[in-house]
Amino acid sequence: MNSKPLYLGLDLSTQQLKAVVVDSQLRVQHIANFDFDADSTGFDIKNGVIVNESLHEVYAPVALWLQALDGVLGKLKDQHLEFSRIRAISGAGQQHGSVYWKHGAADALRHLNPSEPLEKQLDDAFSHPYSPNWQDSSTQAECDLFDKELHGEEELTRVTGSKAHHRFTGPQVLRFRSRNLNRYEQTAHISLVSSFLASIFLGRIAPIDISDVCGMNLWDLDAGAFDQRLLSLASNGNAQGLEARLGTVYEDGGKHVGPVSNYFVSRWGFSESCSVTPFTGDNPATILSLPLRPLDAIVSLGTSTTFLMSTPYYRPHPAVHFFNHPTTPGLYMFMLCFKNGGLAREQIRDAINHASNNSTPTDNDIWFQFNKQASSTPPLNHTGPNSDMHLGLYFPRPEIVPNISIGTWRYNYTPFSKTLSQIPSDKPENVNSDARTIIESQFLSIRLRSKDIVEPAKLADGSSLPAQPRRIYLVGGGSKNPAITKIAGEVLGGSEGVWKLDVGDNACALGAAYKAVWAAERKGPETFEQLIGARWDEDAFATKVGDGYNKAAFELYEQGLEGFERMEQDVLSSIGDSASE
Ligand SMILES: Nc1ncnc2c1ncn2[C@@H]1O[C@H](COP(=O)(O)OP(=O)(O)O)[C@@H](O)[C@H]1O
Ligand SMILES: O=C(CO)[C@@H](O)[C@H](O)COP(=O)(O)O
Repeated sequence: MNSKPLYLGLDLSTQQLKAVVVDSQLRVQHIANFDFDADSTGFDIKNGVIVNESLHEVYAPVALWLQALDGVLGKLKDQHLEFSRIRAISGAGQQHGSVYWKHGAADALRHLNPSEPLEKQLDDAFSHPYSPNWQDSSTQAECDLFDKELHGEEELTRVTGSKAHHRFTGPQVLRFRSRNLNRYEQTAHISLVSSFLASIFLGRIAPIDISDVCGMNLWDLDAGAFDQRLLSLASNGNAQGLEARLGTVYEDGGKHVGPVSNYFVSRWGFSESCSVTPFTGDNPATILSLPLRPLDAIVSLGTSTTFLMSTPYYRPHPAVHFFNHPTTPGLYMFMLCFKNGGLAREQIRDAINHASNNSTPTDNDIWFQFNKQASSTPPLNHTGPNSDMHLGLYFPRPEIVPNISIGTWRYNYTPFSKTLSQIPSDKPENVNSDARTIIESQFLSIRLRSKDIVEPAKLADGSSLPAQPRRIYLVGGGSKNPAITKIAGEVLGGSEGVWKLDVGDNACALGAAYKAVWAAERKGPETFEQLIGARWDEDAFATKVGDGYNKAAFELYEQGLEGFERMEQDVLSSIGDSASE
């Protein structure tokens, strides 16, 4: 029997639980996933969540994730994974969601019966059966209080790395406590989704991770501690009580938190010495899926769209997020997050399929019409120097930045006269060109909001290119789509091209697995970047899928960007700032 070590990485995201197993040389050995909608039984969910439109609530059943963990481990077993070879585990969770453990839950975790699945046994472990989801937008009143507590969003952003956001855990805890005081009082521990999953493996409550803790609006990044004023606000004056529920946060992202619990040893055959290392947020884990250099960027095209960079500079601004880097003190993760990513593109895809009488396509060709339209429409639907540019905003969910509520807006922008005019939204001929416009819209928003963090690219001959990322790595479900990949490079540039990881949409789970490798095999102060950089095999793990920077396209989109910014302002001033992000 092979005794070489393996490392398990998990990704508990919005729509799936994914698992990736790698060896010490970072080569993928196993991949499995549990799709919440397709594979679960007994939950009234769509796209992994439950939506209460009238209250702007979005939440997920915690028991669903327990069922998913049994399911995904079962799938790995079916692939004949030798669990006993797994030396360390790490994982990632969709960010900001919180899990409320009852008094006595720690006992239940310790005494799990290995002959039974998790879901049934932990039925009574939670004071609240649901976890608020990152798509929730029910906490505007609480966000206002957070901003007020630190005398405005600038100071809250400086301290916590982000202004108050509906989905952030602090405002969510405040709302939970205000509406469910009894349940809050019954709560002994509050986990993030990441530390919840780690707790299951550990058989006791796991600490919250040093990077994921920054998605709460409660953590002071400079001080490396919870901000007592914000804890007090979220708990109605009992900061100490809330801090006890949240637990200690450790700086070392590679810490050995403890061995895997007996349950996993007996039920699945894990080794007793298998180490559980801190589980982080899905975006922090994604930046660990390769040795990311400063000025390289990752665009994650999952349910959300996120733009991620690793940077030594802490430059907080209310339109962006800064988190502690998950492994490397002194580095930060810069993030933009858009709620309207994959599901918004799917709505356009479905409308195009419907219009082309291809309303029940098979899985293989479900994106065919969308891609055909996106690829055959010229950039910005701009057919000549005097013609209009076509722009749009597609928000089936309230957006984060810009802070605009649900709606679809289409505009024409005439670059030479700089005039903007709204197109009536129900024009039927819009439907096909929407494919290109929605992709461009999502990338233009990223380009607009990341312009202060990218720098001009220096070329070997001493000349330089306009400010843009060096390499752009595309990950997440949408990265499989060639039309999206091509337009990403045209809009965003990328002086060293557009790249895709060969692990496809499993980059986040892969990053978690790499974190486990680093945690278990690092020598002394060896950083994640040093260890993974030395083992990373670019030819085997990544493929260049586009040239990136193209002068003509980049300049055309620069013009389009002016119109795009004005369109956002026009929509904002016509509907007012959304009270429900
Ligand atoms: N071929 C494709 N083209 C475009 N989008 C795709 C394709 N395949 C999957 N997706 C998108 O990927 C999304 C899921 O991505 P994933 O990274 O797995 O999300 P999450 O981690 O949020 O669960 C789906 O919402 C779907 O729209
Ligand atoms: O809210 C955020 C980040 O702030 C989202 O990115 C969630 O972390 C969910 O991610 P995906 O399921 O789309 O990967």
